[in-house]
Amino acid sequence: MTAQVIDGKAFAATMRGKIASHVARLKEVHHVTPGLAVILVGQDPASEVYVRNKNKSTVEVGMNSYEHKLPADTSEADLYALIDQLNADPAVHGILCQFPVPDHLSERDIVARIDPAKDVDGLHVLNAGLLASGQRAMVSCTPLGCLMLLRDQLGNLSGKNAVVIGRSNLVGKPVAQLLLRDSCTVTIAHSRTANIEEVVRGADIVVAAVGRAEMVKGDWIKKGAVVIDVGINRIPAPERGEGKTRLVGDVDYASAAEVAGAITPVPGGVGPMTIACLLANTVTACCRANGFPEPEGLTA
Ligand SMILES: NC(=O)C1=CN([C@@H]2O[C@H](COP(=O)(O)OP(=O)(O)OC[C@H]3O[C@@H](n4cnc5c(N)ncnc54)[C@H](OP(=O)(O)O)[C@@H]3O)[C@@H](O)[C@H]2O)C=CC1
Ligand SMILES: Nc1nc(=O)c2c([nH]1)NC[C@@H]1CN(c3ccc(C(=O)N[C@@H](CCC(=O)O)C(=O)O)cc3)C=[N+]21
Repeated sequence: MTAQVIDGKAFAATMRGKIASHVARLKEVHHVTPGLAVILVGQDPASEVYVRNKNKSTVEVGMNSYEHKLPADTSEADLYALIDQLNADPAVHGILCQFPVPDHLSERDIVARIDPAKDVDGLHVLNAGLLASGQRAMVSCTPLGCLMLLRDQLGNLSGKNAVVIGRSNLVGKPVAQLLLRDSCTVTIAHSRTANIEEVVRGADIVVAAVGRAEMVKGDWIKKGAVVIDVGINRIPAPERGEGKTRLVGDVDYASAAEVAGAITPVPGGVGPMTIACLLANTVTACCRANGFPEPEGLTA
């Protein structure tokens, strides 16, 4: 069996098209342009690539993009002053601070400083709590993207056995919450999980968000399962020339694709969905801030 490839890149492109028409309507009818502010502290090369992609996509769908690049030695006070200013700015509907940040700054405190209504990353405790208690929240972009791909693939998720590998606040936990809300039977595996391969073998749905290149092997996967690979790992690729690298996921794609029913590739799977969902969350935040009806099909 060779798995169907879940084309996140194409799905995300369709989504960006829908977002662009929502944005055009907001401009035409209400004279409001959704705005996204992205903060980058320091010069992590990977983060710079993501931030550049985010800005490009934001502008392409007709929204305003505000990029704030701060030096690595930015003080907590200066960063908070910027966040306070963005919180108060009516032209800014979404705020994202790219992680990781330098060690002298606290991710938890940064997130707490962002107005929950503008927290398009869904990381504020208020949004995490709303999601966990089944209420309307801002949902983290990557988990939202995973859910959309799964619903598109399977239709109804009710009663499926789902195993989420990873328990971060950014990915693992909110993915598990969303799957639970769709009535999956959810298991969260992590670095202390005993017999993880056995646990994963019971899954109709596997979501891997570990950060370990190609850890999940084909013989961990139940025949026909749907595999969502969140991992983004850069590994050496000497076959492409000296010093070259390539991106791989947390799943060993070649062996998993032989048993899975469907699988997301890396790149071209979850990554582009994350960016599309970030734009979607910004439109949603803009509509909520202004009391406009919620855009359809952009939230889960
Ligand atoms: N495609 C996209 O858009 C995005 C991709 N990513 C990628 O997804 C991956 C995960 O990101 P993130 O959640 O932020 O990472 P974190 O490092 O915050 O979390 C990783 C999780 O994996 C678990 N883990 C680590 N080693 C093992 C192991 N050997 N067996 C089982 N579980 C293990 C950890 O367990 P424990 O808690 O016990 O330590 C932890 O819960 C990364 O590759 C990241 O680059 C992230 C965000 C967006
Ligand atoms: N506050 C915060 N929120 C995040 O959501 C967040 C973050 N910090 N820090 C880093 C991770 C990682 N992340 C990705 C986004 C897009 C791609 C993406 O577009 N990937 C493309 C390929 C990109 C490439 O070629 O490098 C793909 O998979 O096809 C990947 C990873 C968001 N993250």
